[in-house]
Amino acid sequence: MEEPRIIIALDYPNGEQALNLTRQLDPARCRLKVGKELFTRAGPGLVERLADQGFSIFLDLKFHDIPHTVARACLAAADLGVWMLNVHALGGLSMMQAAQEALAKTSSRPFLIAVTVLTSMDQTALAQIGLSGTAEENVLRLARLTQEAGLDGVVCSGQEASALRQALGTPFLLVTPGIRSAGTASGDQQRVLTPREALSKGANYLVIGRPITGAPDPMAALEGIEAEILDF
Ligand SMILES: O=C(O)c1cc(=O)[nH]c(=O)n1[C@@H]1O[C@H](COP(=O)(O)O)[C@@H](O)[C@H]1O
Repeated sequence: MEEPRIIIALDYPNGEQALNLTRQLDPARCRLKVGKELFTRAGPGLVERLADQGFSIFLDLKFHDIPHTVARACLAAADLGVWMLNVHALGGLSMMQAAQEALAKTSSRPFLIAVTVLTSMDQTALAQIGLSGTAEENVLRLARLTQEAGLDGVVCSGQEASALRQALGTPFLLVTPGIRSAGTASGDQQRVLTPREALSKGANYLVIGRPITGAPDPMAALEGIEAEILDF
């Protein structure tokens, strides 16, 4: 079987709801993302439990702090046995280098990626925080910085994936949230693409939350998305 490219965002308010879904899932078919809401409610115990069940866990806590603090937080995350974790590229080169260097010393080093520009932000939102240029220009600049720091890849929108793949080469991981099949509500996401489009532009992994977790039948929704990308 192909390695699973779908990462389901377990954005649930408690562990029980998350486990209700994961009990129906096969670790060979999908990976899981534990983010701020679930982690704050259910804690590291749930992450360890899911990892012990064989799931690859992307711990999405988007660390953004001084280098020492972020490096220590990354070590704590690695101790949970996660497959991937992330920081904000806006934390800067030294912060990312400190995180990378800390993880390099661990025995089973998780992938470390950086969030470039959140997929909920458009050019107006960037201008409001003083960042000029298009979303793609900002994503590209931050992704280059991420690569310079030695990280494994970035979180970006599928819309920027081809430009990043061209600029940064193949071993660099492109993890894309903001995935919506045709006719699905975007919600707070601004820079969205369909699962097929994101993969065709060079995304390695698709992060998908509400289109699965908010569907009346989450397993049917997952199967629908799997069917959409079957030939990729
Ligand atoms: O780091 C992330 O995973 C992330 C970065 C980003 O730029 N945009 C983004 O949506 N995410 C996460 O990806 C998931 C997307 O969820 P849905 O919009 O429900 O599919 C959420 O858990 C977000 O926290």
